[in-house]
Amino acid sequence: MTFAAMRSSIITDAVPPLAPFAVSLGDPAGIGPEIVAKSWVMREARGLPPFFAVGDVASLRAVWLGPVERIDSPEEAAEVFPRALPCLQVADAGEIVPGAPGVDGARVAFQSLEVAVGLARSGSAAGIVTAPVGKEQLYGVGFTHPGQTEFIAERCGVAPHNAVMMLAGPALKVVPITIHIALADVSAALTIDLIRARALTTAKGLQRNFNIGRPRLAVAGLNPHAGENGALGREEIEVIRPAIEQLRADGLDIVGPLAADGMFHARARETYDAALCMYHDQALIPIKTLNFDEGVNITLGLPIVRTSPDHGTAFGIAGTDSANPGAMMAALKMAAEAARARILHG
Ligand SMILES: NC(=O)C1=CN([C@@H]2O[C@H](COP(=O)(O)OP(=O)(O)OC[C@H]3O[C@@H](n4cnc5c(N)ncnc54)[C@H](O)[C@@H]3O)[C@@H](O)[C@H]2O)C=CC1
Ligand SMILES: NCC(=O)COP(=O)(O)O
Repeated sequence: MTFAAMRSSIITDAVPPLAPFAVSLGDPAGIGPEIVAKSWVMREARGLPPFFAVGDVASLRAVWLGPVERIDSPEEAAEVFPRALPCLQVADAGEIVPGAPGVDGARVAFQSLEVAVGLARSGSAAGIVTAPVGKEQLYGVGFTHPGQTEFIAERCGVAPHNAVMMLAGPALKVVPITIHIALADVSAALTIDLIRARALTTAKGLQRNFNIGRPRLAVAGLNPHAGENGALGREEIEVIRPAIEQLRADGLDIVGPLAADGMFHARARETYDAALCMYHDQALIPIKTLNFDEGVNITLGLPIVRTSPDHGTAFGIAGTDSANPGAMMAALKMAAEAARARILHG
């Protein structure tokens, strides 16, 4: 048994059974329903925690012939889970055509997210695992947040800068400091306060959810070669370095700004627990390259546990039975580990 497996089994044995997790099905025309159903099939083989789907039961039946049972309340989920995939019906998404997203489906995705968050907040679910939504589709039905991360944070009463998106896989953990904004807006959005808030939440989140006692953080620069002492950009000098110096004075184990192109190779990754990156793709390209089928999006800084697979709706393959459930299963496992770690360590 590896050390990680031993630690996980010690934690599992030491805490009472968790309530089932609420899994919002995301866009019904995406691969969410398929990967949730495939995860249920693998529940025993992969040691997944109990869970129930939240969405339109028809979206599961559109892509899967296995057993699904509609439930009326989360309390029914634990009893149903061993024999069928429980699904809390939220609304009717109309005609579901995998790969062809529409307005009704986006509305159900929105409502499913809202319901699932409410269940986690009330303690009726051990946490929330979100299947992918189509951002464009959600924006079209009045979703005003950049992503699910900010929506969930608001519902939990957490300010957006204190809710941290971390993408975590076996080889790497990354945090984008700025998230869903245009690349042209990144420089203006980077402030000392934002970097500090993200780094402090990241350090606390690594302790709370991953049992890492003294997390080591590495911070990327924004510009090529981390700005080359101002010759290739001044963000490192004016914003990133001062933020790091303040964080070090706060007691964090933190290095940077590092040249981003050289900080993700195997030897470099051994020197830190999480990499803080300045923009979305700087963080997500390395993690998705290394761990696409087991990468998890976990939101740090929330009073509830929230995870998600690292990928999107994959509309292009929806309904073809070719979606890999690996990242969804990893998200379920990580949610359970985080919930147990929180019970043990507060
Ligand atoms: N957490 C979320 O809700 C996320 C939602 N999205 C949304 O997803 C939509 C599509 O985004 P894309 O950039 O195309 O990313 P994507 O992750 O949906 O697809 C990228 C590529 O990976 C493949 N792929 C993704 N997941 C897979 C799986 N489980 N098994 C096999 N192949 C898989 C797709 O077929 C495609 O070739 C967008 O509307 C975006 O807003 C994107 C990322 C995360
Ligand atoms: N690219 C990551 C992503 O889109 C996830 O966003 P969120 O909806 O989980 O906030």
